[in-house]
Parts: sequence; C-alpha cells; structure tokens
Amino acid sequence: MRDVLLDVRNLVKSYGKRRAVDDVSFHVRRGQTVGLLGPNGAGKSTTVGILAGILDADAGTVLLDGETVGTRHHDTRRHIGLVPQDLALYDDLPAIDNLKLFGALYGLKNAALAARCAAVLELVGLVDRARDRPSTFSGGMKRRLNIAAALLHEPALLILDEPTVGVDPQSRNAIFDTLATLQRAGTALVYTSHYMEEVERLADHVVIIDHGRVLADESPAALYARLPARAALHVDLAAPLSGELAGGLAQLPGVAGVQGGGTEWDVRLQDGAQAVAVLDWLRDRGQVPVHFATARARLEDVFLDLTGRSLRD
Ligand SMILES: Nc1ncnc2c1ncn2[C@@H]1O[C@H](COP(=O)(O)OP(=O)(O)OP(=O)(O)O)[C@@H](O)[C@H]1O
Repeated sequence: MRDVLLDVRNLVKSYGKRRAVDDVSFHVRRGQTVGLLGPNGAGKSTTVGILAGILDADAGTVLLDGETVGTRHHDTRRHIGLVPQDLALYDDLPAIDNLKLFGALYGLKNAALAARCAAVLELVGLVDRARDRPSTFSGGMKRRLNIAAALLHEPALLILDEPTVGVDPQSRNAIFDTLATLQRAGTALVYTSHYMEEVERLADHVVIIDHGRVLADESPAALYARLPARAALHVDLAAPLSGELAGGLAQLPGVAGVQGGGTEWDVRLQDGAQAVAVLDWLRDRGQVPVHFATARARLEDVFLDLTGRSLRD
C-alpha cells in the first residue's frame, strides 16, 4: 500500500521471561495520527522504542517507507522524531543551546540550524524563553522543548510517548496546538497515552494494546460502533422505582441495559436521542425525574468492554 508510511509487523520483545510485546502489528499512513493506547505496563514504551529504532525487537519488522527501522539503520531513523517519556535535556544549558546540540547530532549547521531552531521554538511556543535554562522551566515547558528537539530534522513521523504526563494544563494545551499544526502540515504522529480523551481528541486511528497484544486496531468511529451502548442516561427520580417498572425500562426499544436502585438509575442507550423517549415513558408512569444527565459513550468504555477492566486500573 503506497500510502503506508510505517509498517509494523509481528513485533515480539521479551525482558527475561516477561513478554513485553507479543506479536504486535499495525500501520501508520502518511499524515495519519495513530493513538497507541493501553494501561501502565501494556508494552507501549517498548513498542515505541522499537518503532523509533532505539531498541531492537526479538522478532518482527518495522518498515518506514519500505526501509528497515532498527538500531543499526541510521538513515531510516533520520525520518523519525522521538519524544521519550524520560526527558533528555541539559538542565543548565539555555534552551536554544540544547536545540543547537540536538540539531548538530542530526547534522544541521549554521544558517540551516539557526532557522530550524527558530521554527521549532515558534511551533512549541517557547520563543520568549529561548535564552532561559530548562532548570527554570515547568515540567510542561521542558516537555515542549523536548518536542521541539525531536522536530529539528523535520521528521515525516513523530512518535510521542505519553507527552502530557506531569504537564500543567497550559502546556498541555500548547502541546495539543503544536500537534494540530503538525497534523495540518502532514506529519504522521504516533501518540501513546493511557488517557482515552487525549487519543479521542487527536487520533484518527486507535491501536489498543494490553499485555503486549493488540486488542483493537480501528478508527474511533469503528470502535464506538462496537459498543452495545453509545450513550448513557442518568436519572434521579422523586420516588423509588418499582422492580416491575425497572424491568419494563430494560425492555424498552433502544435500551441496552439498566443499572441502579431506589431513586437513582443509569440507563445505557444505543443512541443518545432515545433519552427523551425513556424520560417520557417514566413520566407516563407517574415517575418524576428530578434530575437527569446524558453522556456519550467514551473510548474508555470500549476498553472496558474489550478487557473487562478500566484503563486506569
Ligand atoms: N528494561 C526493562 N527490563 C525489564 N522489564 C521491562 C523493561 N522495560 C519494560 N519492562 C516490562 O515490560 C512490560 C511493558 O513495559 P512498557 O514500559 O513497555 O509498558 P508501557 O505500556 O509503556 O507502560 P508505562 O505506561 O508504565 O510506561 C512491563 O511489564 C515492564 O515492567
């Protein structure tokens, strides 16, 4: 497939007896953002290390534009940027000098290096902090500088390993703005997270991994379509609902499940618009809702549905 940028096939990686990555395959199309989602210890960082060519797999292949990615394939690695979880900055060197150092590692020099440093500082919103040392930065600003460093060589693919962990809300928004700009410019992104809402906001494709295995590899829309309930209605009633009426509620068309007791009930719905019919049905039977709220199903629910566990267990 010509529009495939990164082709990941059957990766396996063990640490001693522990299989951290167990037959992982997926691909990233040009300009696509793939969210790699899984709980702590799922194997995301190990997978990302292999994708970035800093860690070799025990088995399997990674191809970038048909070329092998690996620790001994430096040419391919030049088209990939990695923002690791552990920050790799010199705390006592001004931000701009950190960037110059990283740029030199990519073979950038003189005017080209200066132009790229200016461009990436602008991109991450740190132009006015260029002369300051990272030791004076917040965790979020350090992370943004790290992203800038990974973009100096204009990679076709940027891989970010949980870039918002320990980041203040202002920097978090700045990171999302930077990533949106990169998306518009056609840079492909692989973004690992255990926050569903971040992946939901950014990704046009989601790979869910757990225990080193791929559980789902689909668009967010396809993942939602798997869910038996796409929305939920929470309702507080003026008086407790009888068992008989609760049973009737569960039988209504479009109702995927009913949970609760007394005056508080959660109704899972195939479609959010059915909430009105449910409320009408209750009123027709003399049940007065004193408060109600509807919520769309989230990717978090997909994970729960796939594994029987919450993402943040
Ligand atoms: N260098 C290592 N030596 C031994 N075991 C490791 C090493 N790196 C990772 N592991 C183990 O491999 C498994 C996968 O870890 P990995 O860091 O890839 O997961 P993760 O999804 O990125 O989790 P986290 O979000 O906590 O970083 C875990 O069980 C972890 O303990």
